[in-house]
Amino acid sequence: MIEMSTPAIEVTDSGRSVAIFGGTFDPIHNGHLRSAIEIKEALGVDELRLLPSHRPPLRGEPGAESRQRLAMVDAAIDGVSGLKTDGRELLRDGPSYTVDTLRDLRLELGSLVSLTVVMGSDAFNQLHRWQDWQSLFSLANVLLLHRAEHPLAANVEVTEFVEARRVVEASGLTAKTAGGFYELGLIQLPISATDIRQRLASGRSIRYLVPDIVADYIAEHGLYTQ
Ligand SMILES: Nc1ncnc2c1ncn2[C@@H]1O[C@H](COP(=O)(O)OP(=O)(O)OP(=O)(O)O)[C@@H](O)[C@H]1O
Ligand SMILES: O=C(O)c1ccc[n+]([C@@H]2O[C@H](COP(=O)([O-])O)[C@@H](O)[C@H]2O)c1
Repeated sequence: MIEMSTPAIEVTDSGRSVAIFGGTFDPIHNGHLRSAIEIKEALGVDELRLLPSHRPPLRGEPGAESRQRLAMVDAAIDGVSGLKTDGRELLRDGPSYTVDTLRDLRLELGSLVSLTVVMGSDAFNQLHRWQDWQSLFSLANVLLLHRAEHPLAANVEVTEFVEARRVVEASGLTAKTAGGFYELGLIQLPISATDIRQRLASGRSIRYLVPDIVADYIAEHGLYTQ
């Protein structure tokens, strides 16, 4: 039997490409949103879906309820071409494992659509702790987004695994249905949800860190005040 070091990669023939950008989005901010636009343009995907995590597996309970985080994402991208919200993780109980989400997405999209999961370097550094992480690559491509404030420090097994799947250009990812890996360097806005929650808890303004409609939602619902 022939052993293969890289998985067999199908070349997409549907022409359709979708990327998902999952997060706790507690709350969504301009760092996420600006990156979402740039990712969409760099990959040339038909749509980029922002996917709020219902029960983030590797962190504590979010400050806002899932439906509130979803509502803020919805409001933030309303009318923006090519960006969509995907609320499917709110329909599942238990930890929101990405591998389950990808299986579900494959049921919706079929096997011929190019599907890419986007993750920042903070998330990537923890990839070895994700549920069944190797299977992510048989279901989707992975796009790593460098974040200046989170230098790359991935586990050795993960590093070797992705090295064997690396493509040289962003467009190389969307040419594949799954199994590819690409690193994207973006100029990012140094904004984090943690900082936003801290500002709100100490009564400071978050204006211009989030879209006005998100700031208004947070104020109306009295979120993150303690
Ligand atoms: N400023 C930013 N620019 C680009 N990507 C970001 C930025 N902030 C977070 N991300 C990425 O967005 C995804 C979701 O992040 P998340 O919802 O945890 O936001 P966060 O701001 O990092 O939140 P927290 O401070 O609560 O950890 C992750 O892949 C993360 O790396
Ligand atoms: O599948 C997993 O085991 C897993 C573990 C940690 C994080 N994730 C996903 O990674 C995304 C970013 O998570 P977070 O906690 O950085 O907001 C979000 O979509 C999570 O559901 C997924």
